[in-house]
Amino acid sequence: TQSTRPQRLLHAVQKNATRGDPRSVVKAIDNFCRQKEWAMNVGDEKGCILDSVVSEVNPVTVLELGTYCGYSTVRIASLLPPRAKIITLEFNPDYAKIARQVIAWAGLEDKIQVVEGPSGEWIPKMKEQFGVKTFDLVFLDHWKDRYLPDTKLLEDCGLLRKGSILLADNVICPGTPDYLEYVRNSPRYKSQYFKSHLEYTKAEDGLEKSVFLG
Ligand SMILES: O=C(NC/C=C/[C@H]1O[C@@H](n2cnc(C(F)(F)F)c2)[C@H](O)[C@@H]1O)c1cc([N+](=O)[O-])cc(O)c1O
Ligand SMILES: [Mg+2]
Repeated sequence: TQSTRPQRLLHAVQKNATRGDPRSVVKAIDNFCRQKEWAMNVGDEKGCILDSVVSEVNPVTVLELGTYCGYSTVRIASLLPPRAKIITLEFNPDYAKIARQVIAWAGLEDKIQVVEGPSGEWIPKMKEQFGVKTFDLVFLDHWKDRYLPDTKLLEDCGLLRKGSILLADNVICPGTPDYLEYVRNSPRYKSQYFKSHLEYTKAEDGLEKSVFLG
């Protein structure tokens, strides 16, 4: 039976990356997506912006919405301090299965918890299920029409504190207009756009970094 693109991406990691070396996993995926098949990872150009924000925030608790194959999960986790943890939500069980193997190849299982299911269900359970108080950093990279409702849900569930950082992928391409309008006009956020390019292409895209003001 025909393999899927995430399966071929995983095989490229297992073939070309060194076990336990997260940076080689990131490099193997970027090479696969440049040379073989495009895939919707944040990519190396926007990935450098992600790295700089993670390093600046130095988060202890991270939430990622949209694991896909685990590229940004590995990228973020490789920069976290020792006791820090990332919870990453993935709706599609097939993608979650691939992501767990990519994360294992990188040797980052201890820092990452992949949770399967819809954000609408899991966000309200974060405190009771995972002992989370608030998130220091949230990386939004899931369905673009869910960025705004899930941000409001995070606010309503008390999962953001003064200074929590939201970092959103694809605010230009494919675009998240309602989310962008909200974080740029709400008095509860201080927002900043980092101009870049859509992964592995010359099209414009960028990340929006928004600080929750409480
Ligand atoms: O559509 C894009 N991304 C959608 C990404 C969607 C991914 O997020 C998961 N998810 C859904 N809900 C949840 C949660 F968290 F709620 F549980 C997690 C989906 O199963 C999928 O793996 C995209 C598209 C392009 N592009 O160029 O078309 C470029 C990109 O960088 C993109 O991210
Ligand atoms: Mg994306």
